[in-house]
Amino acid sequence: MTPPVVLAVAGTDSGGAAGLAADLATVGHLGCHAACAVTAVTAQDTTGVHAIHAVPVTAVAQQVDAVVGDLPVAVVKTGMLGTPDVVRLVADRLGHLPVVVDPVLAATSGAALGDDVVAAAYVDHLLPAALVATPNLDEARTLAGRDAPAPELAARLADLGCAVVLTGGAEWRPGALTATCTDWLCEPGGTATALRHPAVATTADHGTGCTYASALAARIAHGEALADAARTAAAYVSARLADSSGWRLGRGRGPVSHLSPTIQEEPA
Ligand SMILES: Nc1ncnc2c1ncn2[C@@H]1O[C@H](COP(=O)(O)OP(=O)(O)OP(=O)(O)O)[C@@H](O)[C@H]1O
Ligand SMILES: Cc1ncc(COP(=O)(O)O)c(N)n1
Repeated sequence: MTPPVVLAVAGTDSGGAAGLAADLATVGHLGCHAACAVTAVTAQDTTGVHAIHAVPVTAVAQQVDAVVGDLPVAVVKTGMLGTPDVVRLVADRLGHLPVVVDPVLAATSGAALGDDVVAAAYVDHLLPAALVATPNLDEARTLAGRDAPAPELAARLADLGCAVVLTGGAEWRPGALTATCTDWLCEPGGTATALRHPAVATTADHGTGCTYASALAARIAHGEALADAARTAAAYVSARLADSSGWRLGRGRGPVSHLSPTIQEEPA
């Protein structure tokens, strides 16, 4: 059967954990064809981001036009967009399609991948045109322009016109052997509901947010309703985190697994 097409508009991570590496692997694993438009090239590894080279907005536009002029894009997924011009470009040229926006403003390592002007462009242009946004707590605070409990932040951002899944990392209590992750889902005009799942104990979590948003985009491209797609995406990420939890790669926070689940199951 011909697979649905997901267009990932995002930056590269030379370490192969986050950005387009995560997007293309995840979308493919979940049964969609992944097309891509590169917005930035980063020199990055498990310890941090060492350099960022923005792709000129005209080159991003050419990639987007080539893809949508030829392929039946079902869903767009955005990651690091990097500049306000690229944020506006995505809203203008792709806003008529279902867009899953991961409003990437910082890396796990703390490095800035988008400044306040980029955040303002998300609020003014892309979030009102998006189907769903997947900020983490820090990104939600920046986009909302204030601090508040996670469900309130999710509702405030949803008032911009898109659904929101505010993703939460694992909350480990001292001495506890288990922990829970809580994501908050809110539709425009609604109140946030908690989506909870068990946390995986791991330090190999670089790329988790990109993997989550890509899995969400792939499930939506298959026609799954948003709340179901959010649960499926979280389950997918948990399985990937469990897969890489024993890995020892790099000197920093290691990559979440992007190995093909199918190939791994074959005998050695
Ligand atoms: N340790 C964990 N175990 C299971 N699920 C997790 C864990 N950490 C995060 N998740 C889940 O992964 C998804 C992405 O959330 P997260 O908050 O990590 O995004 P993020 O901060 O944008 O990630 P990144 O820092 O990679 O950009 C959410 O569904 C979240 O609940
Ligand atoms: C190119 C690119 N895009 C997105 C992220 C965010 O992912 P993470 O928060 O896991 O570092 C990243 N580090 N690099």
